[in-house]
Amino acid sequence: MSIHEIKLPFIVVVGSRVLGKTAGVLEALGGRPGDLVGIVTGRSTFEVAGREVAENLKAGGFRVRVFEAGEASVGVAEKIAEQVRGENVSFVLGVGGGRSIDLAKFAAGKAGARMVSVPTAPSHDGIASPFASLKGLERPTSVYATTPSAIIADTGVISRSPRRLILAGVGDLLGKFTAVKDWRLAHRLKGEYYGEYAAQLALMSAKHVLRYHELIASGSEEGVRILVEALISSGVAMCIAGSSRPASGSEHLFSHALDILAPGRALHGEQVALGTILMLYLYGDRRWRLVRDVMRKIGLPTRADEIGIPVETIVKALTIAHKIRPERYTILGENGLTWEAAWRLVKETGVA
Ligand SMILES: NC(=O)C1=CN([C@@H]2O[C@H](COP(=O)(O)OP(=O)(O)OC[C@H]3O[C@@H](n4cnc5c(N)ncnc54)[C@H](OP(=O)(O)O)[C@@H]3O)[C@@H](O)[C@H]2O)C=CC1
Ligand SMILES: O=C(CO)COP(=O)(O)O
Ligand SMILES: [Zn+2]
Repeated sequence: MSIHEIKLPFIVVVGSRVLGKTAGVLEALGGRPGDLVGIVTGRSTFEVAGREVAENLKAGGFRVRVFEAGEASVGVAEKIAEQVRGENVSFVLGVGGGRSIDLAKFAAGKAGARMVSVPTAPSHDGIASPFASLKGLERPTSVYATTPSAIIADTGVISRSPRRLILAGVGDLLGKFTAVKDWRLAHRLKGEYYGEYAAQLALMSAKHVLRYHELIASGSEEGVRILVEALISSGVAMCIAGSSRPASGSEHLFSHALDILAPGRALHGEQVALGTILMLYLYGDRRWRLVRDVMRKIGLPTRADEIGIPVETIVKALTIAHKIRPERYTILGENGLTWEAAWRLVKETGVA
């Protein structure tokens, strides 16, 4: 049997006003006063949480260096990694959305530093995953970076994030319905490794947000906590699987295709959720209507005009999605969808 090494986060702190625990968490991980800590953060997220984290670290005797999170590309991530290595940074903190966390993860992994994930929004399940989704390689891809040593999720900060980001997190998790179906399909048809435990764990996060969608969409701290825990749990499923397979299938390929054709128009989780309706329909899974209705109810876009992407672009994305990661077999098969099939699909699901 092949060796399968699973690395999980050591410390997970979830709750109100926990940013003030950052220095303590780093000490618990072996950090010492005087150590240099890198903080990868965006402009808004620095104001929302980065500044407080930096002040807490300085008060705890750590030295701090802030890196501005640019686009989530290999080029930007490599530059941060070079500085992290050159300046002997001990810990790299990703303070922000998925972009800041992915850049921090990649830089820490490359430079051999430890990484701590400090999400400011519940918009994606990369919070606990060991992978960084970066552009700028041949195709959009998940690069193994490093498992975050710790997660500090302040539910006060996160529940004040824009509603769109909260709904996007629900969307990213709904995607596990089709991601797990695709994984099983690839196992049966292509003999790909499949781990039932990781699959069930990912699936549970999708079922969980479906069940608690009203509470989550209320934006209350209680609802956001449920979402954050499910996002962390889906990330742990990726740690266990050793790939993003349990969390990323045809619905993610569709989202990656949209990132190429219409970059910056919609959030990752919004695109994934739309893809989930489409791929569930392709599977003949009647839950496509349930997922669509819940999305409509909470305010996730279910139509081309709502997501702000022309329907022709959505159809094009459906026809090229299978080429994004050909080694990852999904319901889209090896040849993908024809234009005719893609048009039929968007019409029958009400996307067009
Ligand atoms: N590695 C993995 O396993 C996974 C990775 N991903 C990746 O994550 C990314 C998507 O993450 P997402 O968070 O949607 O995108 P971003 O990180 O780009 O965040 C979207 C916007 O939200 C802002 N923001 C975040 N938190 C707050 C807040 N509390 N208040 C105000 N504004 C806020 C950000 O500000 P600012 O400009 O300051 O950053 C940014 O402008 C994609 O690149 C995707 O590929 C997604 C799932 C899994
Ligand atoms: O977004 C992800 C899981 O939600 C990661 O997916 P990818 O492996 O497709 O980049
Ligand atoms: Zn995702």
